Amino acid sequence: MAQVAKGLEGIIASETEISTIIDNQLTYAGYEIDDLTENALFEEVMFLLWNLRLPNEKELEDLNEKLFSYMTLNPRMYSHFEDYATDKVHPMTGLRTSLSYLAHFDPDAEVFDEETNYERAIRIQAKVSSLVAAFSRVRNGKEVIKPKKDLSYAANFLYMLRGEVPSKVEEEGFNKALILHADHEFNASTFTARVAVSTLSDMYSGVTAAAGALKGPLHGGANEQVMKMLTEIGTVDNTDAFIKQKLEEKAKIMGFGHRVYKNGDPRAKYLKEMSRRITDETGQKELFEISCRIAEIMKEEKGLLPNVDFYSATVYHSMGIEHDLFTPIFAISRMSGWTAHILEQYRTNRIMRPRAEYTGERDRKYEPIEKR
Ligand SMILES: CC(=O)SCCNC(=O)CCNC(=O)[C@H](O)C(C)(C)COP(=O)(O)OP(=O)(O)OC[C@H]1O[C@@H](n2cnc3c(N)ncnc32)[C@H](O)[C@@H]1OP(=O)(O)O
Ligand SMILES: O=C([O-])CC(=O)C(=O)O
Repeated sequence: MAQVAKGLEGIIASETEISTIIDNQLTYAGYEIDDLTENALFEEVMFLLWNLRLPNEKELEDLNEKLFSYMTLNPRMYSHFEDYATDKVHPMTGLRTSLSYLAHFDPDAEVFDEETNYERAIRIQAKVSSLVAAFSRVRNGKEVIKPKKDLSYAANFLYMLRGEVPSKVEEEGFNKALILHADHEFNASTFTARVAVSTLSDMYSGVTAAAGALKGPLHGGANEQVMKMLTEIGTVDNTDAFIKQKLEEKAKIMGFGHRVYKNGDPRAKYLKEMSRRITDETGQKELFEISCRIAEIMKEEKGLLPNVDFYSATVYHSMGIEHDLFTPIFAISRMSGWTAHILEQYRTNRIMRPRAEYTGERDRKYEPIEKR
């Protein structure tokens, strides 16, 4: 019997130059995430992931121009949002549909040369934030807000979502969150994107498949579940009993554990500090205290540490963002990684087609239906 790597653990499925984890530190094209989080704009990180180098001033200016010009959506998308609202679909379900629908409005949808694919990555990155913001506004009966020129990508999303230009502090915090979530080697959604386009299918197919994979609670969907858990717990005093009960039931505690990081997720420290600050500023200190108590219990009981999804939940909540938008926001950031990996897959492609160890029945013969 062949050795089966359940969940593909430890399997090196392909090569990549985009990101990796070295000594528990996440790096994008050789830059440590700490360096980028403290210094960069998310727009620079997008460029870095796509080009494997940082942009110069002119290149960044050009990228900003393009992002802004592509942010406006075809109004036919809006009627879609009304349907999502009527059908009460989860925003991740809506986003998955919309990412596929974006292809209808791409004049070069069936052109696949490198230059057009690169342009398409910018186009999709620009539109994904407008999609999430517009869907939220439509379902809340508010008018859709067009992007504002000269706002950063982070500020423009918050502006389109809430109708007010965010404060500098909020913009900086959100920019950091976008950088921290941008890429992560062969995580499940990125790998899904690469598998989809390894058939030489188009970029819209890749990102739609990736969004479907991100939605699951074992991956990007965990951030919304974290907030659900914190809301259910309600007070610090309830925390121990709640978590211990869940662990006795062998339930997974959302926001903890990781396939690769066994000594802690290097992104979590930034989100923890942001969570501490913002919950304090918005008078929601207890949410942070509950989070810290859960982290203590999980470390003591299971030796597990928070991952990127744990503290991001309280950060987004304290920014007044609806809980079911947390995973779509993750998708806005991860779009940069998905599209970078899709471009890399095209450059180095071989169709992804592993084998399976067959454990089913053998040597059966067809029986006529009346004999079964
Ligand atoms: C952006 C991201 O995708 S980050 C991850 C977001 N997902 C979550 O936060 C969901 C909760 N976490 C998990 O489900 C897992 O830790 C994953 C999916 C992240 C990683 O899964 P795997 O690498 O397959 O780890 P696996 O599930 O085998 O866990 C190993 C052991 O730790 C336990 N464990 C892992 N995570 C948790 C958790 N969050 N709560 C309780 N126990 C856990 C498992 O039950 C298992 O115990 P066992 O050996 O007694 O059966
Ligand atoms: O890498 C993973 O398995 C999950 C993760 O942390 C991410 O996608 O950011």
